[in-house]
Amino acid sequence: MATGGHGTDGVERRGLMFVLSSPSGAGKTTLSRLLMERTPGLKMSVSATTRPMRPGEVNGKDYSFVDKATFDAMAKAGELLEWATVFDNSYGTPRGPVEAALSAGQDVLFDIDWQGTQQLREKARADVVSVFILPPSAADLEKRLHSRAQDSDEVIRKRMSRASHEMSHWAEYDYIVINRDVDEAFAEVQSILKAERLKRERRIGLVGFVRSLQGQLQG
Ligand SMILES: Nc1nc2c(ncn2[C@@H]2O[C@H](COP(=O)(O)OP(=O)(O)O)[C@@H](O)[C@H]2O)c(=O)[nH]1
Ligand SMILES: Nc1ncnc2c1ncn2[C@@H]1O[C@H](COP(=O)(O)OP(=O)(O)O)[C@@H](O)[C@H]1O
Repeated sequence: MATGGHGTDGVERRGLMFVLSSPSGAGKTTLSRLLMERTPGLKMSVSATTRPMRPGEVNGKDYSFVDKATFDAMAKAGELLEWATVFDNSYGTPRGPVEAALSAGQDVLFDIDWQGTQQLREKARADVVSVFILPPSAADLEKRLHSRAQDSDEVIRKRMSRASHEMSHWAEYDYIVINRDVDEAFAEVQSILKAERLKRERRIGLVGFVRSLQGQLQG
């Protein structure tokens, strides 16, 4: 799916799709925000959702908040790259911004669940790098859901009871990061992205680069 753009070292490279998934509350929003603040060449995919906005969330930045009719129309028109139902709400990835970023040689960051990750893999296996974030313990997970203080007790109970099901998909992911200390988990996620950016298969400009080096050596 991705075409080409230039890596930070000037060699042309295919953009990649960097996916973070986790049970709710394990820390993927926190890690995504840090990645976006500190990583050049990375664009966040802003999902469309029918779930109500949480305090502090910004429409168009955290999510595009839409009603069910709008969401269904987007899906029907082929405007969503993938979509799924999570906690009784619809979530989906708008196709246009992702394709534009990849063609411009940017990498795209996705905060999506296992269902969406499976759909992306089916569409663009070679371009998807997936990371599953685990909490250090169930008690920490519950504490984090409460400390976020943005969901009702009933919603938190629902999210806790779904966590085990979400987690059962961990083995489908390329990398697993345990989010004990946020700085350490962030450093691990950042290392994964750095290494994946250097993968030979993605660096389509290498043939020309090496040829030119050889030319210089022979000349
Ligand atoms: N498949 C899919 N899942 C999404 C998308 N956007 C968000 N999600 C997932 O939906 C779930 C619920 O997200 P949210 O309501 O923001 O709660 P959070 O898990 O506490 O961040 C999380 O697992 C997200 O990764 C999307 O566009 N597609
Ligand atoms: N390593 C960590 N240690 C303690 N609290 C954390 C850690 N990572 C995230 N949190 C906190 O846990 C809560 C849930 O994190 P969040 O990133 O919103 O999770 P998710 O997006 O996976 O639902 C937030 O209040 C966040 O500040």
